[in-house]
Amino acid sequence: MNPKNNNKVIIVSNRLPVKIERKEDGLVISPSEGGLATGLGSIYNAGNNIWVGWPGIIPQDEAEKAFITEELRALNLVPVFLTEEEILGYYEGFSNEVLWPICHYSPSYAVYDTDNWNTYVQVNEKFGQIVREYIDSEDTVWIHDYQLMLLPNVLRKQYEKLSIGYFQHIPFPPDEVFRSIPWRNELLLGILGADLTAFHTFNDAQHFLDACTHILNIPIRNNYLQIRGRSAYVEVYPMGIDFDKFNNLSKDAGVKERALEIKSYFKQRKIILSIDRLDYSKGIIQRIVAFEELLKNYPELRDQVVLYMLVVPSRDKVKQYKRLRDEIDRRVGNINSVYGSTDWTPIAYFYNSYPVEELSALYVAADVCLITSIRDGMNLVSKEYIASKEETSGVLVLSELAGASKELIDAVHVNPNSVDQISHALHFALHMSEEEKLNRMKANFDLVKKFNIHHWVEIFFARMKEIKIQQRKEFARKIQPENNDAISAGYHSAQKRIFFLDYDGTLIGFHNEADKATPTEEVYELLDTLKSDPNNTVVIISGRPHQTLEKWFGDRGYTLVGEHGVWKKLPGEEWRSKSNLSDRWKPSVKRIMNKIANRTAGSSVEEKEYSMAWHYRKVQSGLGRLRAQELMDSLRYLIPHHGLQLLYGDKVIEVKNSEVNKGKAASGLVEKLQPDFIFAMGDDATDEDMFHELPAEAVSVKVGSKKSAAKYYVDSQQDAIQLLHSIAGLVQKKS
Ligand SMILES: Nc1ncnc2c1ncn2[C@@H]1O[C@H](COP(=O)(O)OP(=O)(O)O[C@H]2O[C@H](CO)[C@@H](O)[C@H](O)[C@H]2O)[C@@H](O)[C@H]1O
Ligand SMILES: O=P(O)(O)OC[C@H](O)CO
Repeated sequence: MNPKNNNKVIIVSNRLPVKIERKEDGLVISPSEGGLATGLGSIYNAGNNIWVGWPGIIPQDEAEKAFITEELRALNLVPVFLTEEEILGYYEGFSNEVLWPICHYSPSYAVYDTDNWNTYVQVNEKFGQIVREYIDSEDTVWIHDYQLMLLPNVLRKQYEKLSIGYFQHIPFPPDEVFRSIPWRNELLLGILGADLTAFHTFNDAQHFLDACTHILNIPIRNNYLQIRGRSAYVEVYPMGIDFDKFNNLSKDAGVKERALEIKSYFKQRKIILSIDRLDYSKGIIQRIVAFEELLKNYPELRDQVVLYMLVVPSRDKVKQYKRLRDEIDRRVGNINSVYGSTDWTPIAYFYNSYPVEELSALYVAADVCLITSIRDGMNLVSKEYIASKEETSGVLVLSELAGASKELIDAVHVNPNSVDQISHALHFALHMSEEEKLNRMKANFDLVKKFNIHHWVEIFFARMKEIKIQQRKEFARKIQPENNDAISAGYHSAQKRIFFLDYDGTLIGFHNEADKATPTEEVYELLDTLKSDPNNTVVIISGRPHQTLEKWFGDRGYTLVGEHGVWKKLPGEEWRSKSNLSDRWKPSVKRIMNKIANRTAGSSVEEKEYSMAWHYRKVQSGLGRLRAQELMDSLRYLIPHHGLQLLYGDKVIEVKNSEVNKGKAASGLVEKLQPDFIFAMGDDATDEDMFHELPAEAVSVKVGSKKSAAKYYVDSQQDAIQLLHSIAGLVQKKS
């Protein structure tokens, strides 16, 4: 394993895909059977690829640590050792007492503790430190699950262009539930360090995007958003299982024999099977209650069915899990004592981890597989059951609140919060005709076969590659030091220069109150420096009313262009407006805008001489976008009749005469002054007219990496100011 080797894949997850157990004769390392481990096995075992994660054991001493590290190295695995304190705060505390309940829509189970949060931050950093020892900038890092939400950004801070993917195996809740976490901003920004973030279902992805826009206030565009000049994509990749493994096992002679043994042990009674980790999200209690309901409502089924309930031990140090275990014991005991007989135990309950061959035999033997999750990212058991039923019949009863229900639409769906529905569904499944069982199973079977774990891995990596190519194209437009040199050369060789500078979003950042976005001393100084060279013309070109520009810049000797070009003022002259513009359309547009403003708190209508704008910067996010859409739909029919243009800017909808725009205004000045160096910078849709119309040799710069006709871009408004500083530096050098 060569730590730094180009183009490798680094998988990172909380747990490594192996189990390490301390037995009497020493440590035993064996591969884990988990779906993820099998699916990614072909990747981390290849070439210099590696998998970084917690080995699940605390070494007794340095010698044991070294031994584990060496043993794992041979398997392409890199351990992140955690102390007892770290396990408590990061894993049991923050991951499983905050993120798990919140992401499973159970905020009442969340326990917020700042120390646990701090440990979560530290451990994510610790993972980052270890991953860094192996990273080369051409590598792809694929981070898995909620325990490592901060890691994408921990790595991004150091590696701007590294390919980073994040997959969340558990659900992502609606943004208002996620907002309950005091550190939600840090968590969202942590994930957004990834280039591709994926979830099992459309709802999860949508909730995550909503959280980014409603909590972080980052605008979203379909399935991606821009963060610090980088496009981050959010997509849906439902995870599959190792289909061949489960399908082949179900046809294995040993497994089939074991399945017959299980059947005969239960005296050919119908077997309802459930398999899950001990977890309140799996709806184990609901399932037990529903099974009792079945026995109550359909007494003829007593002695005819068995609920085979296998629960794998999990997180038993966390309070809720301990309680759940006791509750299961109590309820199972009750039912078995009330309904059971010497010959029949209604619920066969096992709290244990089984080898995959035994799971397979259970899938083959089971007449019904019952999944009652009250929330589940996907639920692999449901897919494993389907893959095991090619030769035997069975029915899958599946909670509609498990991600798998979005794909396995031919299962019998139930709402797990209704014990009636579950018990009726069980009755229905137990009496289903063979033909219906086959038809339902066949449709699900084909889907599980095609969308298997290998397919999942393939499409995820293919998408990562596409995104990198896309980002490279975007990065190529970002201003680099060598562009600065070219700008400097162009500047020095020119005799007459003109600078077109947009105001809001370019010279000044956005403010909730438009009037408060006043020019800073820094901006005045910059503009004055630029203007101090008599060969330079500084033009402030803005959508703002000319009165505002007059108030802020009237006496400073710049050229001013207001209302996108309706108004113009040359240094030392008076304001002049374009003649022959009609404003007859304004009353109708104003009426429509006022109507929307009246029912949208926080929005306002701005009337200028030849344009009208509806601002919604202070409207609750989501609602603002919805009303903007509604407003545009209402305005659309007026546009062609009056020769108007509809502009959708940053939290503003503006209507103006179409013959006026910044492009025409800028071209007019270029024609008049005949400069041999043109610089133009702006951030929104109205500046695009200017980028389009200026001559090809103009240096045009967009603020933000959105699609643009500008030659270059800078990431942010702060970077725009930095760029102006470097140009102002050229002036000082000259004088
Ligand atoms: N007693 C037992 N002995 C041995 N093996 C047992 C066992 N009980 C269960 N298993 C195995 O453990 C796995 C459990 O996977 P699940 O998807 O059902 O849930 P889990 O919550 O662990 O996974 C999280 O990740 C997966 C994958 O993304 C999501 O489907 C899920 O929603 C999310 O919570 C299955 O492969 C199953 O065979
Ligand atoms: O046992 P845990 O806590 O590592 O959880 C395993 C689950 O698959 C988490 O998604």
